[in-house]
Amino acid sequence: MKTGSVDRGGYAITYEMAGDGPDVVFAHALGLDRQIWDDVAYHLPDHRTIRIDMRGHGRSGVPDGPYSMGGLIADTEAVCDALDVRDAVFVGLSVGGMIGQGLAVKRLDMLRGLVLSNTAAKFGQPGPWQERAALVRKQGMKAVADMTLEKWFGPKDRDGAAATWARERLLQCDPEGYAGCCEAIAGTDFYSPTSGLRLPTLGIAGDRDGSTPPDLVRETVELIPGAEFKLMRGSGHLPCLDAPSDYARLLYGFFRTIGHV
Ligand SMILES: O=C(O)CC1=CCC(=O)O1
Repeated sequence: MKTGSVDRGGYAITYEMAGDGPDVVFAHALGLDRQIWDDVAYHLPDHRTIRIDMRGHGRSGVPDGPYSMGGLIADTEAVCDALDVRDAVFVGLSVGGMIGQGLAVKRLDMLRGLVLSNTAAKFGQPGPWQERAALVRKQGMKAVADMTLEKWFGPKDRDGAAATWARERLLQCDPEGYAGCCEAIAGTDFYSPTSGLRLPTLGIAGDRDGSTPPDLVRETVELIPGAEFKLMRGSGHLPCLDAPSDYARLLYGFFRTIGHV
């Protein structure tokens, strides 16, 4: 396993890389970090897994916001170029799935397949994202933790081990990094560019996900002709934490269908 970083002129983007074999690149959700993928990557020992900390998150640098989605995509592209990523499957969850859609539009040469997990082409209207950014800048991450956990896990599961871990990470997130990414989400509508994508795609949703409900994920992946859709029963917004081995099995099934093994 190797941890490294790529200088982006004023801040660095950190990644962790493990294994050997076809490339799989992972992008995480808002307020969390690359470690949401650790258990899934453990189940993929015959692939080179690259887990990236988004700008403002985890061990990556925290430039002042607002950020743009184009900037988050360029950070990811820079890491992939530095590691000579080729023919990869990109697995993006939530805002990580937006980054995946944008990267596929920009750098189809880099990708062999796309996994759009618990994500959307557009996350609602800009106003609530701008308000959320202002709230965390003023009051810190505590101001959004309960509301977020409730949507991610639902009332029944919000005290379980996965939710407890996610809460800790969320509270540790830098408010400026979180707010900057909220502003990037506010300005993003990928319906049109994603409709133009032509590459093997798998959509994954959780039937208990209150942030990106199954119908929203399905609507997004159906923009891409031939995309598959899988529903994980009993999972919320973060199935990679709720059920990592089932999640890795879905990925592996997709890899097999596209010869990425
Ligand atoms: O935090 C949320 O409400 C859900 C979400 C949207 C983008 C993301 O990464 O998480």
